[in-house]
Amino acid sequence: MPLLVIYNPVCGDSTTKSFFDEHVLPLLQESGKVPDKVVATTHPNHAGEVLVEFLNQHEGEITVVLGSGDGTLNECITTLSSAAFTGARLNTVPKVVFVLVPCGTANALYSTKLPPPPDGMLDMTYRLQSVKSFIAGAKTIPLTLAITTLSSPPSARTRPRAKISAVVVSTCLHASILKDSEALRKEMPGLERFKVAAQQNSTKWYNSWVKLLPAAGAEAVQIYDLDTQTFVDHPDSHSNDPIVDLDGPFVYFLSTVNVDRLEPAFMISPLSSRIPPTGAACDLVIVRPFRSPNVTVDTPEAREAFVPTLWKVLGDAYRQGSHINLRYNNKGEVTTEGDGPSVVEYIRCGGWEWHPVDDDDGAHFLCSDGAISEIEKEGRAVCSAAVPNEEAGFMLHV
Ligand SMILES: Nc1ncnc2c1ncn2[C@@H]1O[C@H](COP(=O)(O)OP(=O)(O)OP(=O)(O)O)[C@@H](O)[C@H]1O
Repeated sequence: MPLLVIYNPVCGDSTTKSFFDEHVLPLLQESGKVPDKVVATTHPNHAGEVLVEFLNQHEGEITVVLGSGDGTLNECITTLSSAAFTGARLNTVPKVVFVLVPCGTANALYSTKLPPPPDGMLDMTYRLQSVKSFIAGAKTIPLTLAITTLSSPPSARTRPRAKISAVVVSTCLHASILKDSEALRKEMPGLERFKVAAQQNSTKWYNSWVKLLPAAGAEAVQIYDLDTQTFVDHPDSHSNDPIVDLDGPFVYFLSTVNVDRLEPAFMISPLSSRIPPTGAACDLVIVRPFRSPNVTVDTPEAREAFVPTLWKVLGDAYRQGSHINLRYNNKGEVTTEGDGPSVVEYIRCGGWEWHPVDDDDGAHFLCSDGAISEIEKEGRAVCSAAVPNEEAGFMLHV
């Protein structure tokens, strides 16, 4: 099978080239897996360009050893999803098997599918697991894609833009963090830049209307039930009218596919691996402050007072994803006892719609695997999950 090696020399702490020269490329050579081409990316989107060119030059399924973070993987998937192929591939959808070498800052997909050891040591052996699976001809898994369409207002009569993600689509705090953390990348190359950006955005609330749609083949939208610790039908989703409407304000609205975490220890959607979906589905993690018995108005004081609750949720996501079991007691305190309302709404659905309220500028940002887009005024974002068929699409060696 044709073998392409691509690595991004500037992702993570910029040590990818030396890791490939010292470990990955020698290991492939020793194992008789001789790459047809090795490319270090020189600019954003270069990985996707190289991949399309390689596919046009080779037939059949190809394998790509990719040294990067989630952003470069996303560029590959996004470029391939809209590429125009030539020759034998004209009008076909290729099948690409990825072998990941985690070199980025967060490596969400890698650390979900190949969880780090309990001691947290992300050493060479850990980083070479997907390569070793490839060499051994071991397991591959299909990747679910989230396709988000950003629509202009109906009056604009312009084509919607589509964004493809293999990890996360978000609005609210997470999108604000990703937007603002990019400006901090140079001065803080590690994960701390996300924490600084989180502090900067901690009192923001976001106004939007949301619709939740059931997964294909499911009768209803599913919601995590804290009492039984299982998914149950959402109380507002019925077989005759399965669509659930939610109103804001929202503080957190984040949807994942394939992953249960966004960093090795930040397990924001833990049920993705604890109760894996059977088909294409998004796991949605939502925090709406008005679920707290203490919050009845949206004022600067109420936003400030809600910050500790938000930090508790995000802090517990770092404790094996235990935020999903938090409840409010009747005083509005956050606890794991009793039978009060859940702090987090953890939803499993086929897709969702986000209709930001016009005058709320912050609600118009959308993050798709780290890339930020702006939803136009009177526009909306519609996301749905899809799994490609066996002959096409993206696989991952694990
Ligand atoms: N030679 C290059 N110079 C500048 N940017 C590049 C180059 N090659 C790739 N890029 C860009 O680097 C960006 C960051 O890469 P990537 O997302 O893979 O790593 P990361 O952000 O460190 O990790 P993660 O996404 O896991 O947090 C990508 O958006 C990609 O377009």
